[in-house]
Amino acid sequence: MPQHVLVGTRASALALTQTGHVVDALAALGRGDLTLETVRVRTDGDRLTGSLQSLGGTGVFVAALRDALLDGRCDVAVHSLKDLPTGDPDGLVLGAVPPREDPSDALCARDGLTLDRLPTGARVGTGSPRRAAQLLAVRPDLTVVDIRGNVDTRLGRVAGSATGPGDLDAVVLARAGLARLGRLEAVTQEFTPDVMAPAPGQGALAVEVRSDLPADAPLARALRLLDHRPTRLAVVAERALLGRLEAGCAAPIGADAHLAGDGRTLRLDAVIVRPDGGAILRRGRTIALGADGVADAHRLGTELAEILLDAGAADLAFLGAAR
Ligand SMILES: NCc1[nH]cc(CCC(=O)O)c1CC(=O)O
Repeated sequence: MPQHVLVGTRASALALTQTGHVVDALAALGRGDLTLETVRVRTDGDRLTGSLQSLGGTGVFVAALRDALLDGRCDVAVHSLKDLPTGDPDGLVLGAVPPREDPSDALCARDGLTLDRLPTGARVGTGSPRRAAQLLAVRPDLTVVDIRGNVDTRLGRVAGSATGPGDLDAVVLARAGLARLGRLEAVTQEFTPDVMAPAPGQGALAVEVRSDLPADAPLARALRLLDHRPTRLAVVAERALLGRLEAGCAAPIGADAHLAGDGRTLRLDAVIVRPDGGAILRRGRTIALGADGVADAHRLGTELAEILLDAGAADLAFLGAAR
């Protein structure tokens, strides 16, 4: 008998697409030993309409899926990795981190405009303090408008869109989400990390399972094959940085890690921006990877966070909290 596995997902178009990729990959890797069924879980983040900040950040998207996993309504939960709060929840483990998409942010503007061509005072939509601060660092004249909603709703707010009110000149979205939804045609500029550093974990998926999953179960074997070591090491470093800074996904912090030196070293670059964009702190660090790469990646993130704290990161973050 093949192992039958319930895969929990949010019901947004992006979540369903992401979960579809994971289900297909697990089915292929499990060969005949796994059958998979998708289960939709409604989260507070989908149900309530206040600003993301007022709901307590993107953790609201994750909590309901984790509850479903813990009480057995599903056996696997697929999340956008950047939405996971730092810190490991009791009873759950990160079973696999599949290969990452391009983590960059993208501008989707009316009339093909780029950031430097938007008119003075242009209205740009984002719910992310990290994106807002980095936009204002380059273009202090812009009016940043707090928006949320799924990718289609946000794209519909750009002037000239056929599907929405068109009250904004542009929005900023993760390129990865647009790619997965087949909406890359809306992108008018892809940001390099020196202009807009992505959120820790952006572009990666997290496949969570209960920690008591037996190592010899077909699901456990398929997860080990799905796991992509370069992506896992990068996101462990990025999230360890965020954890040491005691910050969440709403913090104006960008981080970008990648393997270098033929996979023997890990490089982490991080940016902390004052929420008004008026001050930026950038630091980077590279380490050699030893026998336990995950532990090394974690140490890299923690050490770079400490370098940033020594350079005054808490003052920038405090200004954010005081705003
Ligand atoms: N917070 C919402 C969210 N979570 C993950 C993605 C995009 C896909 C990804 O980063 O993997 C998005 C939308 C966005 O930021 O544009």
